Amino acid sequence: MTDAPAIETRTFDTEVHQLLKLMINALYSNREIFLRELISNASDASDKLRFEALTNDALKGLDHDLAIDIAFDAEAGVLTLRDRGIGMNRDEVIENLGTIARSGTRRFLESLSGDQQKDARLIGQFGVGFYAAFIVAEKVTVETRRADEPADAGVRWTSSGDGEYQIETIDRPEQGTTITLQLREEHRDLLTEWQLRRIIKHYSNHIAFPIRLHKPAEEKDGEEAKADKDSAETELVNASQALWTRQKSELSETDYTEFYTSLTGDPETPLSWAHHHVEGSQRYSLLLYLPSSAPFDMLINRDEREGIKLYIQRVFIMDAAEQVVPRYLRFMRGVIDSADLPLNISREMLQDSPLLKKIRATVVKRSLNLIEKLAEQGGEPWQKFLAAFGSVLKEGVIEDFEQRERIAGLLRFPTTATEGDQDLAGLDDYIGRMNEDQEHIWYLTADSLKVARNSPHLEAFRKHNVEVLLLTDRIDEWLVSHLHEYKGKSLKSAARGKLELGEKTEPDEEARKLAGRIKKALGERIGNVQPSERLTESPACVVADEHGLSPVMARMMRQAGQEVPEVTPNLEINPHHPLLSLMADQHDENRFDELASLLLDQALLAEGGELADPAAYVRRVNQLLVEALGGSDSADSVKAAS
Ligand SMILES: Nc1ncnc2c1ncn2[C@@H]1O[C@H](COP(=O)(O)OP(=O)(O)OP(=O)(O)O)[C@@H](O)[C@H]1O
Repeated sequence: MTDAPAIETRTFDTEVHQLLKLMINALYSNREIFLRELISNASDASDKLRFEALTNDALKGLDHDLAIDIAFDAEAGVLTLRDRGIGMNRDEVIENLGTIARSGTRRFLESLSGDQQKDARLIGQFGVGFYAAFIVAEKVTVETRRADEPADAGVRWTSSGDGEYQIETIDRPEQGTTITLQLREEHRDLLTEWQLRRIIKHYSNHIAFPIRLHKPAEEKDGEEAKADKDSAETELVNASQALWTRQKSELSETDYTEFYTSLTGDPETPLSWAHHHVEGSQRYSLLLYLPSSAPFDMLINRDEREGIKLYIQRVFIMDAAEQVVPRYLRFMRGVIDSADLPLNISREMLQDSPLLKKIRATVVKRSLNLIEKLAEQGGEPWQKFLAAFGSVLKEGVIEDFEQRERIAGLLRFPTTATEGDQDLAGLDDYIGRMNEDQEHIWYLTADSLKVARNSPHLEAFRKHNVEVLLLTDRIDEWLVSHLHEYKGKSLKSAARGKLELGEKTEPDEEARKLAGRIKKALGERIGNVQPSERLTESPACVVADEHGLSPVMARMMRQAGQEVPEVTPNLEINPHHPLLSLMADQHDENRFDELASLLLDQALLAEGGELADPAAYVRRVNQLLVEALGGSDSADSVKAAS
């Protein structure tokens, strides 16, 4: 026991203060979630006791008959929740109920926008934990004792949520935690059996410990109540059995969706799920869910995976998402319950466990099965999946060599044969539409779909009726640098190297000479200049080397703050374009140089690139405009004005 003063007053961390204020405002209309949060904490505390009892002799025997008891007194406006879980000692109370202990909560606070409606949705999805009690309560009292400490090491914590709390040491014979809420007047309507039963069933039906609602003696009928005021009855409200251990045939769709919500806090229905009991040399149960929208932090927290809970013989051990799902499946949620892993397994041991490796392989297989099934069914759920997780799944092509082709088959892209950005095609669709003599799967990367669709690189493809995938996701450049082949067809960029479409025509001498002049005019700014086989309408386009860094990739790397060597693109010209014909007749070399610069700048702009000297480009265009509009001593006047 510590020598603490009888009652000590302490202040909350400023962040707690901020969270409390925000939450009470934002969640006013969603007040019922406070009970879900408190029940979830009680359940976690009971899980922890079971887990610690495996190795701590002082706790043996205390891990039986764990239950969560809820009682209320409508007249006094009081609601109590009691668990027989692990409890907290004084330091833990200060740490857990006076600061923001979880880094996730801090990050969450930082991500709030200030827009009350949006924030309320986020807060609801995130789960605000213990502090949710203050949505409905004007005063909260927590009495707790850590299960392995003596009866006189109990702690009482009291606060009105207004910036400070009181803490004192008390005697508490029973282990675990009792939370007493003094409800604000306007929330006392929650204090009826009917309301509480409804809320518990709605949010916490699948908590694996019994939740007992104590009926106040006064609510019984007339005489009987008077005679027996003290003996309150209790009612078991929830299903209270670990859902994943039950047989599929016993479970309804509602059971699965409700369990998903109690597991994740996500109020939306999951897209689909898979439930298996694996028998044989190793036995385990597996329940996997595919959510319908991305949790707010999924894309930021690439490396902190959570959401697959590992149980061993129904004892919660840890969140094992990092061990059982690869990064590209980090949106999967669920539970694994193994009958064969040792109960005292540590995180490190788990990492190397061959048993867990097998489970991981099954999780990957089953998750991809779920996604494939969704793809086959198509429609809105599949569209939702693609919108939420399509980009994340692409990481799989890069990271998981074994499943590369399978994952690639699930990806969808806009193409030149589809319209808008919702109409997407898979690689199998593409192959099904390939021309008879077509060898490659063609793609074009660009910063946006609009730039891609208008790219001069597509002109020849249109002419020869060859479909091109339009890749505009940030990750697509990496994707194609790993996916060289799909089902025996190689992937090839429409904007790189030589193009072999249709019959090859040798460029004439004139065209070669013109290309040579342009190269001379542009000097170091450009690699090769060649007559093009790609262009039918545009005068010129830039082309990357077959194996060099593409301009899109170079731009992305630069935006990410990486050092990127200067990429000098090649230029292809369309000798049949009137501009090029006129240039060929231009004998004033200065003027020719200016036109060559314009040609290059236009080609760069057309593929979404940036100009090294935009002001020079504008000056040249203005000069031409003045001439075209019949201005007199054009060149000089424009030069003077700019
Ligand atoms: N009934 C309880 N018994 C024991 N410890 C508790 C109890 N309630 C809360 N705690 C402790 O307080 C901490 C903070 O609780 P809070 O609900 O704010 O966040 P959390 O439970 O960690 O996160 P989440 O709500 O997302 O599960 C918990 O991690 C736990 O250590």
